[in-house]
Amino acid sequence: MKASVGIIGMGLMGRMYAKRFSAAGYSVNVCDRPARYEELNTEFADKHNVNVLPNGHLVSRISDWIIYSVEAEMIDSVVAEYGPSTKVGAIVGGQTSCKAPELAAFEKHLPSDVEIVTCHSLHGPGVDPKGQPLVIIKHRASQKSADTVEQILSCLESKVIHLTGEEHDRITADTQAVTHVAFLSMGTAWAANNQFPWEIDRYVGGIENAKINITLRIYSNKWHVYAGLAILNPAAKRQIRQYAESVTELYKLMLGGHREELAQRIRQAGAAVFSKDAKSQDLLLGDDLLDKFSLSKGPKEKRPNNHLSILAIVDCWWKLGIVPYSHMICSTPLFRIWLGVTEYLYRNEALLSEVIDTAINDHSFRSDDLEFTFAARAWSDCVSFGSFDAYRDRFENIQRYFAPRLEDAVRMGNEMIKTIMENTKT
Ligand SMILES: NC(=O)C1=CN([C@@H]2O[C@H](COP(=O)(O)OP(=O)(O)OC[C@H]3O[C@@H](n4cnc5c(N)ncnc54)[C@H](OP(=O)(O)O)[C@@H]3O)[C@@H](O)[C@H]2O)C=CC1
Ligand SMILES: O=C(O)C(=O)Cc1ccc(O)cc1
Repeated sequence: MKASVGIIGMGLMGRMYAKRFSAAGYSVNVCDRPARYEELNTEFADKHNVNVLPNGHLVSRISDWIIYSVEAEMIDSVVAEYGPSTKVGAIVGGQTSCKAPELAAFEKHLPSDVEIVTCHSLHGPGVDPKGQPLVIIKHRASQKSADTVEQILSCLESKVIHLTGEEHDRITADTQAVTHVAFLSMGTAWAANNQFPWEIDRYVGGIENAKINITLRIYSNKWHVYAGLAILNPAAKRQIRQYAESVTELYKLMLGGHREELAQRIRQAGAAVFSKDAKSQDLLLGDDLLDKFSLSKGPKEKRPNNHLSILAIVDCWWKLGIVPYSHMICSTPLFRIWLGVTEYLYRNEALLSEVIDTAINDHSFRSDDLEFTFAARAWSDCVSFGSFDAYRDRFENIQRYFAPRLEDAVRMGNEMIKTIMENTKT
């Protein structure tokens, strides 16, 4: 008989899993908060195999593998409440993006006869899971139980990676938390300067389209997803702080007109990260491929940019000794695009020289870069202080600013991601 799956938290990811598992013939027991029982029951009334229950106790006592798919910030309290009701001998896992607090909650609150096999789909709920990375962590379980979980998850057709919780968090601090801070900071800077970048002449061309579409894609999502994976990840604070320091130091070199020092630092970082030995993944995403994904209405002429945000990520990887290619196993679509445009810039000597010239001679990006520098440091402080309220406040303010264009941007971003996935080996 097929194992039954329990899902606690029927938000975007929980629903995506419930639909896929039930379509694959598993019986799925689900719940959200008790107040949503009636609504959820009506919504899934005609879905065979999906059994809506009023709360997590009832899901836990009858399911063979229970997945907690709730906000990362709440994992401890939700597991504390429902964990003790877990069926004897069942397996428990979660979908939260950061595993340290999730595994700590399982160890603290689950009875000792319960096994722990957890997972993380490295993509958002709107992306087809087929071929996307899926991390499986066998934390406290027999091989037979780990195989059961892997068998259930195989209906997603994702690319399975086996890691420990600690390995997962260290890699995703880079592929997710630092990547997001770069884009969160771009959005913060544009909002602070009261501009929509697709409406002005400075942000024209494929790389700019990628920056704009990814930034708006992030701001179209729920704040807690980004807050949780940055604030709760033990490895993220240091990496994000380094990104903010790299931004600040490079910007000061630009302001001071220190061409030689700037060029030397950029090239040294580039040589370390994109060394001849570094195995390129054929990601290379240049202006040509990305040109058509613009939110702008009219044709505009491309202008050189100093790409401070991109220079800073390479500087950050160099300072931390990170080889981004080795993180491809935990790459999200956003990370692959980010690495793709970065690689494109650093493997194109003419473009890199243009970037250095622009950084020293062209002052038209100075006020955007000033705001970007403030923003990177402010996001870093916010993550370091561990303040969910401050994070939410900052995030939702900017989300409101971009609200009128988020729908268009998500549509454009989906098309962009689809084209890129078809054009790059992943
Ligand atoms: N969205 C994404 O792109 C991805 C998210 N993740 C992770 O997956 C998890 C879920 O994310 P996502 O689905 O996007 O978030 P959602 O906010 O859409 O879903 C979380 C759901 O859990 C509910 N919930 C909270 N407390 C309880 C409880 N005590 N009992 C039952 N349900 C509860 C929430 O209710 P309420 O809203 O009222 O709090 C909400 O409906 C998060 O940890 C996230 O970090 C992982 C991969 C991708
Ligand atoms: O691709 C990204 O970085 C996203 O923004 C979507 C996302 C968010 C959280 C996850 O744990 C996994 C994927």
